[in-house]
Amino acid sequence: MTGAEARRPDYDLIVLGAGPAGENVADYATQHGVRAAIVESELVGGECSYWACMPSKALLRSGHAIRAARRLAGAREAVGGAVDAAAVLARRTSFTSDWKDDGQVAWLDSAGIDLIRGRGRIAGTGLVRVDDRVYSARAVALATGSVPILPDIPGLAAAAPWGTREATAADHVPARLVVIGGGVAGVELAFAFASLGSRVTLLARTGLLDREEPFVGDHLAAALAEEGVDVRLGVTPARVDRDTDGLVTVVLDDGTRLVAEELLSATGGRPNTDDLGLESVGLDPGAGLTVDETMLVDGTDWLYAVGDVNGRALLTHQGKYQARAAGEAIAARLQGRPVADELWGRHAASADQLAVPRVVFSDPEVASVGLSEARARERGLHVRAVEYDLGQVAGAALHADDYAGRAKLVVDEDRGVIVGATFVGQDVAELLHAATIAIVGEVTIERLWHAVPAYPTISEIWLRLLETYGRPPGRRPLDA
Ligand SMILES: Cc1cc2nc3c(=O)[nH]c(=O)nc-3n(C[C@H](O)[C@H](O)[C@H](O)COP(=O)(O)OP(=O)(O)OC[C@H]3O[C@@H](n4cnc5c(N)ncnc54)[C@H](O)[C@@H]3O)c2cc1C
Ligand SMILES: NC(=O)c1ccc[n+]([C@@H]2O[C@H](COP(=O)([O-])OP(=O)(O)OC[C@H]3O[C@@H](n4cnc5c(N)ncnc54)[C@H](O)[C@@H]3O)[C@@H](O)[C@H]2O)c1
Repeated sequence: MTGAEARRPDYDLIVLGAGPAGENVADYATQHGVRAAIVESELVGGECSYWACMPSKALLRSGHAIRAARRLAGAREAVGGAVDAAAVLARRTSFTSDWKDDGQVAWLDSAGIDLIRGRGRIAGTGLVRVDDRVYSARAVALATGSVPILPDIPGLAAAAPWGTREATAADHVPARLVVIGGGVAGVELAFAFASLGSRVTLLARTGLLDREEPFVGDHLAAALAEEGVDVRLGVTPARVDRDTDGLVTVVLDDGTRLVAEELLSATGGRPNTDDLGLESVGLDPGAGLTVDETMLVDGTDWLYAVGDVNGRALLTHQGKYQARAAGEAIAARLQGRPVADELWGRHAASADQLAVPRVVFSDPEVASVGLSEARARERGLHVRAVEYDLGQVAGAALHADDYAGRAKLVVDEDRGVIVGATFVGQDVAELLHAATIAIVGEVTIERLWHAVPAYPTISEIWLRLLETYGRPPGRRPLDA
């Protein structure tokens, strides 16, 4: 063996974490001939497949279908009784493959990616320790996700609350459930458990989803109340206790006492940089990881951070998008090819800054992309916003009796393009991609008037919003 061969690293790329982000970094690099291994300490597929996106959506879907039928004269008469909770839990379990990862392991194998089971830790530049073995690689990508934040409420930790894992993997429906957190997870799981038969109380210290347009929280609070959820805004738990019978008591800051069989803490997550050995390469684990547009960690030329762990956008689709950019950038750098990391370049995750699509699978759904009006103004953009009542659109009125919803566009007046869009209403999630394309493509308002929505679809909201905005003067036909 020559000296050069002896020094050949074990892999070109080692990825820590086989969630959606990690799988995609490895896949996109491997497609370019990179030799990759992925280290996973739990299940290949990550949080999304087993304890987040998939099971939570499965818990929600049956209740949505029943409510959709109940909104239609002629259909509502055919729908009697409540959701069959046991059947919903069983359907949820099938979507998690019963918390087994054989299918995803087979996919890794078919993609030519080696799987190393165990907990990975950086052990120096290009080195990863798993148990007592150290592997070497030319590049390493951290894709270790995020971990829930448990608020510092007296008695909470000792009361063993559910986190989102326990809620999405529940094997029973508690008679009463208190949810702490008015964010996406709190709202979705409050809907899910209410439609499964729990008496749910939702506690939010401010409003619901308060980083979105203000009308979003109003619509959700009304719909949750209609579903029987006791929504309490502007409250904070002061103390939590679980008694010997297993009942949980939550005392609010105004002195109110709530008693329930279970308590769910859904108060956000933080990047999972715990015990990753970052200090071994001079990085401060407490400082978080800052990355460039190719997900390369600042101050390094070999370490990448992709998905929730970099804190840019804690969503599966955005982590996978970053992973496509990073996987191809890693391959290009290792193979000495140019890297296109300019705005909207092949190897840059530019949409993270400008067009992150977000869907809350509540009922009504909330679908938004880009900037809210408030965020756009904070960024110093000169914007004008228009809103419209979705219930006034013919397609929506046909879709559900008494359809309730609202939509909003935020327009950058200097460039004449949309920078944000929000839709609230039944089945609006599928409207969102049109808005994402308009923002990413920087389609001008003038040109959007030529994108004709079919009649009578809910997409006619686009025409109504454009009419509310007003048609720009444009060019006279003979100038064309
Ligand atoms: C209740 C809930 C519902 C959600 N619903 C949606 C949704 O509908 N749509 C959406 O887009 N997003 C949703 N999300 C967010 C989504 O789950 C995350 O954004 C996504 O899972 C992040 O992917 P990731 O690959 O970065 O991390 P993860 O999916 O968390 O994967 C990280 C992997 O790394 C492994 N790991 C960690 N440390 C190590 C280590 N040291 N060595 C080896 N392996 C390690 C973990 O075991 C895990 O498998 C939801 C989140 C929650 C909590
Ligand atoms: N459909 C989806 O895409 C989806 C669904 C669920 C979760 N997620 C993602 O999973 C992650 C976790 O979701 P989440 O809803 O937990 O996070 P979040 O950040 O959206 O919401 C956290 C909520 O908890 C509240 N909170 C925080 N600390 C609190 C405290 N001490 N007391 C009371 N309230 C407190 C916040 O005010 C906020 O309303 C997010 O990144 C989210 O984007 C996505």
